Amino acid sequence: MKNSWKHIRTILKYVWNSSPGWTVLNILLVLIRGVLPLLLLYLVKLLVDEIQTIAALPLDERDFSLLLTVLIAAGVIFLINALTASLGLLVRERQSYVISDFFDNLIHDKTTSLEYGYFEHPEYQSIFYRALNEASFRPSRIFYGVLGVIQNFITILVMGGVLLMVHWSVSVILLLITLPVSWIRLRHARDLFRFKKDNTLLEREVNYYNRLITAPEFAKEVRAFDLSGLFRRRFFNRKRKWRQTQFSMLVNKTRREIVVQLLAATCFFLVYGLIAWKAFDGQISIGEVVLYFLAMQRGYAYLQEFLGRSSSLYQDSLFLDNLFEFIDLREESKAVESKASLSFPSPIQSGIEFRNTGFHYPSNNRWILRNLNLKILPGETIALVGANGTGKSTIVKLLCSLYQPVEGEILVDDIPLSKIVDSQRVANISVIFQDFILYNVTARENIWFGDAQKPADDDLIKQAANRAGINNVIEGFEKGYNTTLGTVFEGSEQMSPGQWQRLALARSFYNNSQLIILDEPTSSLDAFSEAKLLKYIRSVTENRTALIISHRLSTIRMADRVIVLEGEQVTETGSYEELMSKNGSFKKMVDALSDSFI
Ligand SMILES: Nc1ncnc2c1ncn2[C@@H]1O[C@H](COP(=O)(O)OP(=O)(O)OP(=O)(O)O)[C@@H](O)[C@H]1O
Repeated sequence: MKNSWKHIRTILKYVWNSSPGWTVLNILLVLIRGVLPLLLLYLVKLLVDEIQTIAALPLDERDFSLLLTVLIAAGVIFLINALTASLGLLVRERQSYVISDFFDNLIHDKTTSLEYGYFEHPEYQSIFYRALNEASFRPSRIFYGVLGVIQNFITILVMGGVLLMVHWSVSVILLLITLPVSWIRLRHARDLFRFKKDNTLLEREVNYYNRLITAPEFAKEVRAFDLSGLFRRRFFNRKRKWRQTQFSMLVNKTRREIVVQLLAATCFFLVYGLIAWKAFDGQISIGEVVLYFLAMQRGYAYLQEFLGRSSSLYQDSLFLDNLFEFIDLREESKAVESKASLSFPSPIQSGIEFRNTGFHYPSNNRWILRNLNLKILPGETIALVGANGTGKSTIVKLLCSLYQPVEGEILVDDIPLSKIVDSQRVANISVIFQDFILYNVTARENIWFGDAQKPADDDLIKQAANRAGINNVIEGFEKGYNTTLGTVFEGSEQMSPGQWQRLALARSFYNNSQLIILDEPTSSLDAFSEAKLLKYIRSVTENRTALIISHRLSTIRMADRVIVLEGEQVTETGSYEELMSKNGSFKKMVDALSDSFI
């Protein structure tokens, strides 16, 4: 509850600070719309009383001027009601943009500043999932929920005043019969929140199978293996389980509400009886009977609406907890970055070194690297080899500071990598990951993203594309470098995996970084393209330090030095020829496997 208020206050404060004018207008509309129902009821009472008075007079003595005034006033109020409703919608839409922008920014800020490790952790993926699910609509709903509750509250207050005139107990009864309903709804809101929080994994599974069935990136394989039936069954089984619990919660809530509504109907019956008795007794006019009846009926309806809105507001604020849970995630990188104040050595003098480095992923304590010692000299081209799962890509992640070593250090010219400011590190280390991104933007932008901090340089873009052997493909498209690539947008050109890989390489060549890291850069290339590309890679890495991870012998042969990774450590290092003459594990790997892959 305490958190709920905190979240509601945060939103209201932001809305007020960002658009005070629109907020004042919104509040004004709420106040007007809050009292309008009472004015309308009062006019109905006047109307009935006046018609009754006129009807009792002889025809020639009848004066319709008051009746006309009341009718005009009713028309004006009706008009104000309609106009304020339309204007309210407009103002709401305008303010919802402000709220949505605020939370989009908050989420984008957080997502981009979080440690990369969070993205590979299932528990945090559930937090992301919950937060992103709520962010799109809850904050705006909270703001309008608050306004709605205020509007209802004003109406109820004035209606309550009218009902006090019948008897003081009427307002109290009305309030008492609505309290159990509100308790039932608040309880349901809390239970639903708990259920959803405890079952995020199940909900994510439902969505995962839905994506496997519907998302384009899975369509090929799902058809090839005919998996759609299996995935649909899994989707529906989980969805059914999910729905059953939610539905049984709803059934319980409805059962309780029915009991309470029966109680409310009995009270209504008694109050209507009291009003009728007062009319027969001559204590109130027919107009007042109409007024009280309507006030009773509308008052109860507004009270229900008020409680419904209050419980929705409570529910929204509970769910907003998910968003704030995400926003409050600790930002390790910020802490590291705040200590990072050094520049990247330029040019690198003594090299990049892993010194007694140890690392395991945060999700478990299984060491991937332990007491790792390796040094990459400036200008060297290193081939990092090892069996699957020995930690080669993990070394790349550490070099990109996506993770920090658990033990030991990574040094650039004896400066710890963690002490080098982010922007300097990014400018000096360019990397193409094994699972690089296929950006569905133009070919030009695809390459420019390699150094997007500077304006795009078309000559350099073309040069990088040439070196990666993709220039001819791009120029073959009708719109050349302005061709949108991929399959997402209309008018795009799709390329083969090997062509995408060369484009990704062009991206890494575009950046004039000192260290270039290529994680399996030729895995999708045919032998002919690979041979050609290796020449280009050689020329690109000539004056740079390069770390290339590969299972292909042709790529490994090109390196100045080969480093073999095995059992958490470096076991062999030397030129290709040196290692082959050593008869160690590298030679065994080469001999045991085919003539082109290790
Ligand atoms: N996010 C992660 N969380 C936990 N363990 C991970 C994570 N990523 C990788 N691993 C584990 O770390 C080990 C090393 O993985 P890595 O991807 O570095 O291997 P690799 O040598 O690059 O393999 P390959 O040759 O197949 O690309 C593997 O056993 C893998 O299971």
